[in-house]
Amino acid sequence: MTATPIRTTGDAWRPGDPVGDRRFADVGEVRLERGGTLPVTVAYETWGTLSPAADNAILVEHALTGDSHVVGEAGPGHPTAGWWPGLVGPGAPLDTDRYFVVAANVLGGCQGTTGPASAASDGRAWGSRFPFVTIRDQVEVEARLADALGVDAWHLVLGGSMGGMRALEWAATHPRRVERALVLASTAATTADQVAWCQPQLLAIRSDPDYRDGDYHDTGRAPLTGLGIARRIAHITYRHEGELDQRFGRRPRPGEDPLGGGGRYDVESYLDHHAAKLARRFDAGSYVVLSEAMNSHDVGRDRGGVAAALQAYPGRLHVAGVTTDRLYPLRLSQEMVRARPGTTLTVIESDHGHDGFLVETAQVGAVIGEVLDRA
Ligand SMILES: N[C@@H](CCO)C(=O)O
Repeated sequence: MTATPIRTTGDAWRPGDPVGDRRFADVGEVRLERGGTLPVTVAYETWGTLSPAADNAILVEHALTGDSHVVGEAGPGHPTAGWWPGLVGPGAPLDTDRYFVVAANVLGGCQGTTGPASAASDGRAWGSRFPFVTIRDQVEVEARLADALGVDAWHLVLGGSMGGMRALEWAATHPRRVERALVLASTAATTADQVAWCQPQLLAIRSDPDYRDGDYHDTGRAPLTGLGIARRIAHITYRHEGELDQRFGRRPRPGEDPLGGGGRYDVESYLDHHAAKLARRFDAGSYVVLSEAMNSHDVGRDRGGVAAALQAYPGRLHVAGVTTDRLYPLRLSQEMVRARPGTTLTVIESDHGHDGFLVETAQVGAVIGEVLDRA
């Protein structure tokens, strides 16, 4: 039997370490939606040049385990290469000859922006002391970053999944600062199904004895088993069942016998691979904080409901859903169109499920072009 590769000691990089070619902005003490305040540092990257009129800025919002590194090689501070290859650069859909493109690691993240693995004022990791944050808090932090960069209004705010939640919240919270918003594979409010899929993921992390109620960062051990199980559950929801069946079928992992021999099916090996890969690059505490922030998402909260919140936005709203997305099904994008007349929709054709917004870069590039061309 082959041991499941889910534990790793990681490498020299530690979640929260402010290293690499990113820049950092101290945006001060942020008042949080659910109470309390938090001093926040934001890690961000930029591409292109801000015009003298500051009217060409675009904000790219990453998803759950992404970061500010939208494009580019892996390196110090960037455990993975860019997550939207080819979409930012000279002549690219987000054309840096025209636009000033900004991406920041989200509040609660682990790639340089303040999160549970970051050091609090006493030098110890925040851990369990890290407060509950919402998508709105994340947007508040980004608004302060925009102020620091001299960006009064974004030409475009765009993102997929959790990034789409922030794009939508930007439009609802700061309607005059968002000329157009592009929301991919996302939702106006997190659904019961999404909260339900999240629950066993958080239980897996919290049940790992190494989690220690969130206070593990200074122990030299991390709840990598729990994080790996969470990623396995999540990754299944990120891909389409037909895709998994077509790619892996009932094939055993080469050299292994799953029919009583203790071995794995190939699809299990695939999940093990993604679990180990995430455990090498992501902090479990951030996974918990960000998952709870996603669960909190409801653009209609305290705004009279989703339709009222969306209709109050005067700018251009474009949504895109993926045909095979079973986690953020296409109907959720269609519901936003129904809730706010004038909202436009693109259907992304893909076999890859929710991850279609990451994989189908040509189609995503075309949508971006459409939204920008109609400027
Ligand atoms: N694969 C993406 C999906 C979340 O939408 C991530 O890890 O962030």
